[in-house]
Amino acid sequence: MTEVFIALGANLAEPRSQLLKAIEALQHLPESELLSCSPLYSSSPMGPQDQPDYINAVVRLKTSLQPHVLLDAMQRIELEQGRVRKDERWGPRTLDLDLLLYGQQIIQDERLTVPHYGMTQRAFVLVPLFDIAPALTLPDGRQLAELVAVCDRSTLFRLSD
Ligand SMILES: CC1(C)Nc2nc(N)[nH]c(=O)c2N=C1O
Repeated sequence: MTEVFIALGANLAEPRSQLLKAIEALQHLPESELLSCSPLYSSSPMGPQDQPDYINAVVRLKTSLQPHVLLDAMQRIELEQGRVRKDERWGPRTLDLDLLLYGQQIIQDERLTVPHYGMTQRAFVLVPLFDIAPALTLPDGRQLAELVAVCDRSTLFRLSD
């Protein structure tokens, strides 16, 4: 089994319930066990500002699904919750599931980049990740605590415990 971290984000169609529904779906993934879930956060959009605020969270899973099988399952959950992949880069979305970390593996292919390419610059990922894995070391050796200490969390508001 491998410990993985998945970031959730939504800003359309009742984002909070989108996230709660996605967390429920992740709890029922085969060969997997949901170990913990961060609080939910509200955050102003990174990128184009003409879209609603996001709700974000991070979950920790233990799984024996291989990376691309896990990715397929995550994309199926997105589609089942109505995600329509528009060509607008960084546009609003009903649900986004991003595979942040797959153990300490580094994966780079046409479908998958792990660790997630933007995670170290995104407070809406770093802060909830730190809530559930404060002692985490990234595959490149950086300490999550050091990244969180310098990130700008001014646009992040904790919604739940
Ligand atoms: C459009 C972009 C980059 N901005 C975001 N901004 C925030 N605050 N949260 C997100 O989950 C998010 N996701 C995205 O994909």
